[in-house]
Amino acid sequence: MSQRQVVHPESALAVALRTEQARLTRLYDRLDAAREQARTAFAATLGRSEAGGSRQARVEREVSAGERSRRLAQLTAVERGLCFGRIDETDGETRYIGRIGLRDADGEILLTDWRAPAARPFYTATPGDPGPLVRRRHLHTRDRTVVGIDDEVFDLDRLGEGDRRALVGEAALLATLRRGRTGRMEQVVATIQTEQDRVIRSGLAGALVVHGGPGTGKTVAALHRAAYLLYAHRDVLERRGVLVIGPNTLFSRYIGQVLPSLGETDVVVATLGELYPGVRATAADSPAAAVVKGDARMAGVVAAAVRDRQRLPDGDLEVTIPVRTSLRDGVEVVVEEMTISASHAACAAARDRARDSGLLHNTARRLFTLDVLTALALDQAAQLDALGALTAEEEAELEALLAEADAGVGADTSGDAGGAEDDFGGDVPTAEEAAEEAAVQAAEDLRHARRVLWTYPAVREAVEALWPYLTPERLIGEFLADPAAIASAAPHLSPAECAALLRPYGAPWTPGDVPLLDEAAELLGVDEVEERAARQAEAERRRQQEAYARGVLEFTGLVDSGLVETRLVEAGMLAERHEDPGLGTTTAQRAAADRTWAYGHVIVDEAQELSAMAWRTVMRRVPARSLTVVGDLSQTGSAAGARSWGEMLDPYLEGRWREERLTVNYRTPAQIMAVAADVLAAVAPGQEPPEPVREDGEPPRALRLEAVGGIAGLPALAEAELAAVRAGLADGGRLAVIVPETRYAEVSALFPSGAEDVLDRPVAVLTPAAAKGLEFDAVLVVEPAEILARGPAGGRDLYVAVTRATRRLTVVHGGPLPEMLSRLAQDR
Ligand SMILES: Nc1ncnc2c1ncn2[C@@H]1O[C@H](COP(=O)(O)OP(=O)(O)OP(=O)(O)O)[C@@H](O)[C@H]1O
Repeated sequence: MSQRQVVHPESALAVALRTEQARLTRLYDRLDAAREQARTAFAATLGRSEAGGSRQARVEREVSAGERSRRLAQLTAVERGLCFGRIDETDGETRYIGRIGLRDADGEILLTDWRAPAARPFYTATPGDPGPLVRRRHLHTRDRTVVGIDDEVFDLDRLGEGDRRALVGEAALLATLRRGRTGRMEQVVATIQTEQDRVIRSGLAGALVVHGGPGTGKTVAALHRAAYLLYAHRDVLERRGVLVIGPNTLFSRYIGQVLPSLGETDVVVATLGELYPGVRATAADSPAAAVVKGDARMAGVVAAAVRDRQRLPDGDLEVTIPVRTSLRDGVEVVVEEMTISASHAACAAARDRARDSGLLHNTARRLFTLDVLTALALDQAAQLDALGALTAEEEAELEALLAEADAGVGADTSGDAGGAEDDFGGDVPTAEEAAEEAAVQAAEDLRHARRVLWTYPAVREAVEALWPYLTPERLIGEFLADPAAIASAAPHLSPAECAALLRPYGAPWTPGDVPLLDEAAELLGVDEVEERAARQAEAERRRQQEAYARGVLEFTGLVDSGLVETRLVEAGMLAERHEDPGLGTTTAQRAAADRTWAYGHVIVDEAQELSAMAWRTVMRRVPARSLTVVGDLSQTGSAAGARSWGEMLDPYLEGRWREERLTVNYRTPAQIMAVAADVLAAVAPGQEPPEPVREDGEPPRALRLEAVGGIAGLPALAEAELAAVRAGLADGGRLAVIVPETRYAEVSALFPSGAEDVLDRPVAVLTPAAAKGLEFDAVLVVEPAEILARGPAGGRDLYVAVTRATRRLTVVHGGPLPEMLSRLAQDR
């Protein structure tokens, strides 16, 4: 393939560099001008941002401030590698390809966005099928300077027919791959390969499953696809947003830089543990708990847990309420009480009516409460009537007195609009009118009685105990802490499975809890009144905080500085947003805060890790079923994860999903991949490992633990490995020590841990699960036999561990080296 590279004579290269530098300078000038414009516009928005004003004005201000700050962020993020390519077409057209599109003052296109259809040949042209291209040029830049050029001239006559597995821009690709790792995903937009391009530009509608082995660029393709879809379908996706789900927070940070650098700032990146707003899953489940919580049967268990909270009293419901109170020394004391009751049958009827209403638990609760209060109020009235009942003579006397009074001044002073025209005219109401009036009065009395009853804590507690207002957090938190509740709601689970679910109330949430919370939220619904009260309390708290902050700033005199003023305006906007979530925050912000948000597209990376319950949660976020599912079944580490795509997806997609496969490994050099292939053959016979494109790197090796001084010797070994790998790199250079979960605490304690993010450290100690999706220049895999000991998932963990290195792989073992790693021993 080297004949495709054109070696420029010195002078020709110099000329080409000069030409491209002139173009690049022009592009950066244009970028600077665009930034300046955006900055001025943003400052102008802030200038007129006095907090307050009409809602309409606030919405407009928010929207334009949001748009302008986004534009500014986008223009800032594309600084590095703004332009990376050029194509020359057969019709004489020349285009420069870059992270965003730019035009000059006259509207002429200076730079074509990499996502535009016109840029596509840059990614798809191969020697066998160059399309409209005569030449593709990769521009290598450092800061704002062109430092190198790679040209491919598509001259079919010079290429043999066999040269089919063509890499796109091979020289540029290999140069990118050979760079040291920085802990952030490398910028690969310049060297996207044809099979990846197919994934990236696949249509928006429907579900696309992308599978491929480790290092095949699945994450790369998924992220570029997010950016591409937002570009190509902005109309739909700007409103509904795109959600990218990754396996862990490390991974989210790892990819966090990529989308802004591709010109996108409006994507929600979350782990499954973050999909439920307001909850952060910070703990991990045991494998046994993960399996049970991830089982699709848990949907039924959560439904049963909700029904179990709709209870009946053992016999009749009895509540003691005050009848008479008196003030003594300024304190109200109860001087007389009575016990009222609602019969068991009345409670059962109330429960049936509420359940049959089709309303969700928290809204059906109103019906139930009303019916039970009615029963209590009727009982109270009956008891009071009985207390005040008149003897026959007293009744006759009273009647006579009333008749006399009616004949005199007129009895009806109720002012009922539906009654006789002259209320004071002394007309005696007809029997029907009297009955109607009595009914109206009775209903009013009942309402009043219920209202009064509801003010008694004892009544509230009694009714609440039967049908409580439940947040998902309360339901699931209490459920998982209560063996009796688990046994009742999950009779079909084995005792061991029930035991795996159990944990203390208030224990931190796990990713496996999130689908349960989500399920519960679907069944519980929200009671607007309760929600509004909570929101108002929060808004009040913020107002007080802001007033306090303002007071402090004024007191210290800092408020005169423009910076502080800007901050205050922003603080004011933030407070307003909290009070009025409809204000113009970005789509991503609104979507991330709203559990019921329907995204326009969802991308799931490392999708093999999702349990059946997790898929239910994901599918709720994307009712249109427009999604990209990216993963590798041979890396499934979660015991609750996927064994086949059909098993997970068919319940929602009924087989209607299309597939793309990525086959080339860009990360792991061939020698390391040969070891990984042995592991794969042992743990997943019949599965094909991807084909490595890199031939460089050191032979992988195995070392005995004693030879390096035991576990305590790992830091020195890591230091030496890091030094070795850095010797061959211009910059960067990072190492991971991948240890079995059981060794994590022991090993990580040996390594200094500063305040910085684990990804910013030169050496990261990780479990295989945490290493998923990441890559390092050098990797130490510690005690592979212990990793394997986790059962079938252990084998896949080991496969993940040995495929993280881009240069050096060293396996350190105390016990015998597992058979599947025997190639390492031979290579030594
Ligand atoms: N077209 C490309 N040009 C340059 N580098 C690439 C390209 N495709 C992939 N890479 C690089 O290869 C490495 C692996 O890519 P990525 O992490 O996307 O793989 P993956 O399939 O998600 O792997 P895994 O399954 O192990 O998580 C990354 O360093 C990535 O930058």
